[in-house]
Amino acid sequence: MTTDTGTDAVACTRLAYAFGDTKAVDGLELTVREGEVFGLLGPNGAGKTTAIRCITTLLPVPSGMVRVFGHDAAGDRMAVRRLLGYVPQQLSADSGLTGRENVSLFARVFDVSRRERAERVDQALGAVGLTDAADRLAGTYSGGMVRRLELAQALVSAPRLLILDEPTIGLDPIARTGVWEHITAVREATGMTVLVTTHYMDEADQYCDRVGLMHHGRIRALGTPAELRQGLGERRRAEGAPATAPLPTLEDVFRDVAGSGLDEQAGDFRDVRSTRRTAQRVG
Ligand SMILES: Nc1ncnc2c1ncn2[C@@H]1O[C@H](COP(=O)(O)OP(=O)(O)OP(=O)(O)O)[C@@H](O)[C@H]1O
Repeated sequence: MTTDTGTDAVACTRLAYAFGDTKAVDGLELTVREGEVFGLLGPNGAGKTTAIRCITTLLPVPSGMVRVFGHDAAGDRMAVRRLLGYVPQQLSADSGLTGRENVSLFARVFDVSRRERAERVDQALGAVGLTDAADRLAGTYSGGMVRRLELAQALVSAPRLLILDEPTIGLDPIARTGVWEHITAVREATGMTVLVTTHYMDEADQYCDRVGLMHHGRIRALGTPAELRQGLGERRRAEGAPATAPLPTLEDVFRDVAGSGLDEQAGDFRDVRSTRRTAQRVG
């Protein structure tokens, strides 16, 4: 039975997805509670994007179960799609259209009624701080503005669940903060649930209610950022670390879980490619 009230926003049970011999997602157990900002963290190749694509119904669910507000992502794909807004890693805005035209296009695709469309497009652009730039070509936007435009595109259908795949990759610190401030403000105004993947531990620490550290296709640690940091700190003290030792960071927690830091694992071809993809938008 499916229901869309009183259930978790996302529930993955024993989700598995393989590309040939590569087990991208390997028995994922993941629950995102309604109304929270959940950060799915992990190095390149951890399986974050593959899991997200199963949740958004862009990939099938070959093994296990995915539910979005109680709807089965395998059996009821249209119901799931109607509930979510998705900002993929790949560029989803058209540089030859204005910001307003880009958002209007999404409003049409997502069946926002003709009567409501202009107002909803204005609201979405306003929510991400692009009202003044709305009638400029997206090709003239900075990288941070493009990301905010893509956020507006995803918000125009008033989703209950917003899914963002590395929304700040390749952006400078000020643009990163701008993107997060708008995500946080919309979430506070609407109560929408947010599921976000990121490599940036500092962002997860600051903006996520809970995080899951993913490695080799599974969640290896789960909790609020403070819980994860405190848990590691307590364990280290029990193992003899001095009481004056600084509290571990989320990066330390990750290192503890995955056996190495993000830095050692990043920097492969895929990482360079995705960073460049974003950098190209800036140019
Ligand atoms: N289309 C594909 N064909 C073959 N293998 C793939 C494909 N997409 C992903 N993979 C592999 O599946 C594994 C998980 O990749 P995925 O993109 O889900 O990880 P990720 O955590 O999102 O990484 P990133 O942070 O780089 O986006 C990796 O080993 C990757 O090489």
